[in-house]
Amino acid sequence: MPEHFDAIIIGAGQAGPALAARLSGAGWHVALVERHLFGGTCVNTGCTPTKALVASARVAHQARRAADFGITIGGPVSVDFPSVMARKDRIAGSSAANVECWVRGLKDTTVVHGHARLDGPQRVRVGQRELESDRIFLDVGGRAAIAPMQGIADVPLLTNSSLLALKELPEHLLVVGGSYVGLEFAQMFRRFGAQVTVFERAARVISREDPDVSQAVHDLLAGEGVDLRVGSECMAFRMEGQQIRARARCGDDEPEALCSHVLVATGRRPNTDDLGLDTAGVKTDARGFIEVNDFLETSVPGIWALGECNGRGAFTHTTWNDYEIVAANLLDGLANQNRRRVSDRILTYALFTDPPLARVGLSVQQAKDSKRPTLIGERPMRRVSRAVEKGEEYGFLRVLVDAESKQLVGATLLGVEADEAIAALSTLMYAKAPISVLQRSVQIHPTVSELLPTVLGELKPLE
Ligand SMILES: Cc1cc2nc3c(=O)[nH]c(=O)nc-3n(C[C@H](O)[C@H](O)[C@H](O)COP(=O)(O)OP(=O)(O)OC[C@H]3O[C@@H](n4cnc5c(N)ncnc54)[C@H](O)[C@@H]3O)c2cc1C
Ligand SMILES: NC(=O)c1ccc[n+]([C@@H]2O[C@H](COP(=O)([O-])OP(=O)(O)OC[C@H]3O[C@@H](n4cnc5c(N)ncnc54)[C@H](O)[C@@H]3O)[C@@H](O)[C@H]2O)c1
Repeated sequence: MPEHFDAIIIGAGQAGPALAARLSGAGWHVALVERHLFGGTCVNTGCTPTKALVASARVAHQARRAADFGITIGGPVSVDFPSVMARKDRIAGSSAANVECWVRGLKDTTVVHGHARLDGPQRVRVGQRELESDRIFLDVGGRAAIAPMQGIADVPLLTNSSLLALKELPEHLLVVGGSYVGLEFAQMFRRFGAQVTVFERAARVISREDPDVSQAVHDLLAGEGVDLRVGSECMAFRMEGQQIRARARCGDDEPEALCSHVLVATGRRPNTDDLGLDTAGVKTDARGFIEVNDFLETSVPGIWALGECNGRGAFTHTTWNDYEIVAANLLDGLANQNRRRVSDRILTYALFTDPPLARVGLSVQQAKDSKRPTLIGERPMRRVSRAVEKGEEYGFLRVLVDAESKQLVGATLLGVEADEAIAALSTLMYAKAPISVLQRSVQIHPTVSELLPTVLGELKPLE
C-alpha cells in the first residue's frame, strides 16, 4: 500500500528542507527524501567547504604579506594542510548536522533515506517504499560534468567532491576549466603551497564576463604564481610513472604539464538521469534540465522543479529564491497578478577569489547588446580609501546606468569587500529606484560602499 502525503519533496539541498518546513508548518503532511547528505552540494561539497578553505588560504596569504603591514612573523609561514581540511570539515559537518537536526525535528515531516524515482505523475518509489501525493517537488541538484577528453579513463581525476576529501596537499594540481569552481580552487591551492596550472578551453577565463574583467582576474591569479593556459583545446592525458602528463593544444602552442593531481571543473549536469521523469512525462531540455514555467511548474500539473535541476540558476541563492517563489505561491494567498515569478529575479553572484568579483545585472557587453543608451561609471580600488588602508588596492568598481530612466542596470565590483558592497546596488535595482536615491544616501566612512554614490556621480556615455 502506498503511503499518502500532501507533498513529496525529493532532495534535501537548498530548497527542500525550507520547503518542508514551510509546508509542514502550514499543516501539510510532508515526505522529504534524501539519498545522501543533508544540505546537498552547497553545504557538503560546494559553498561552505570552499569558502572555509578560501578563508584559510587568505590567512596564509596575508601572513606572507605581514611585513607590508609592519608585522614580523618569526619564521617562514607554513600551511598545515590536514588542519586546514579539518577546520573545513568541522564547519561543513556542523552545517550539515544542523540541517539534518532541523528537518528531523519538523512536526509532520517524514524523512525518507534513499534514492527516489518517480513512478508515474503522483507516485515516488524509494527502495521498497511507495509514496503517493498529488504534489511533488523536485530539488535534486546537480553534479560535476566531466568533459570528454582523450585518455581520461586511464588517469585518476578529481571533482570538487573528491578534491575536498584529499588528505595531503597536491604537489602540482592541474585544473581543467577556468571558471567559478576552477578559479576558486586554483587560487586557494596555490596559497596553500601547491604548484597550480589551469587549462581553460575558451580564449579567456570566466568567459561569460567582459574581456577586461576576465583579464583582471587572470592577472590576479597569475600574479600569485598560478600558470593559466587559455585556448586549451583537445586536452589529452596519460600516466607517466606516478604522475599525470596533460597536454593541450592552444593555437600553435602545445602546452604540457606533468602533475600529481587533476581537478575537472568543466561545468555541472543535473541529477535527472535516474529520476523516472519519463514515467510521469516530465519534460527536460537537451542537457537534462527540467523545463519549468515562470512559477517553476513542470510540464506535468502537480510537479514542480526547484534549484539547479531546472537550469534557471546555479547558485544557492537562486535555489533559495525558487523555494520562496513556490512556497509563497502555494501558501500566501497571493492575488494572481501578485504571484511570485522567476523572471522577477535579478542575476547576481560572486566569484570568491580573494579579492572577490561581484556581479549584478548586465555586463558592459550585454548593455551594448541591449541597444539602450547607457552610462558607465568606474573607479579603481586604489582610489577607495578603505582599500588603501587595508593594503588591498586590486580591482575596480563599475556601474552601468540606463541613460533615460536613470536606473542602475548592472554593476561589476572586483576588490576587497566587493561581495558585500554589491548588495546596495542589487537592492537599488529591485526597488526600481533612480540612482539619485543612492547618490543622496549617506554611507559609512571608510567603507567600499561609501564610494558607490561617488561613482554614480561620475557617469559618462558607454561607447
Ligand atoms: C565547488 C562549488 C562551490 C560553490 N560555491 C557556491 C557559492 O559560493 N555560492 C553559491 O551561491 N553557490 C555556490 N555553488 C553552487 C551551489 O552549491 C548550488 O547551486 C546549490 O547547492 C544548488 O542547490 P540545490 O538544492 O539545487 O541542489 P543540491 O544542493 O545539489 O541538492 C540536491 C540534493 O538532492 C539529493 N538528490 C538528488 N537526486 C536524488 C534522488 N533521486 N533521490 C533522493 N535525493 C536526491 C542530493 O543528494 C542532494 O542532497 C557552488 C558549487 C560548487 C560545486
Ligand atoms: N562563487 C560561486 O557562486 C560559485 C562557485 C563555484 C561554483 N558555482 C556554481 O557551479 C557552477 C559550475 O561551475 P564550473 O566552474 O564547474 O562550470 P562553468 O560552466 O562555469 O565553467 C566550466 C568551464 O570549463 C571550461 N571547459 C569546458 N570543457 C573544457 C575542456 N574540455 N577543456 C578545458 N576547459 C573546458 C569552459 O570553457 C568553462 O570556462 C557554476 O555555474 C556556478 O553556478 C558557483
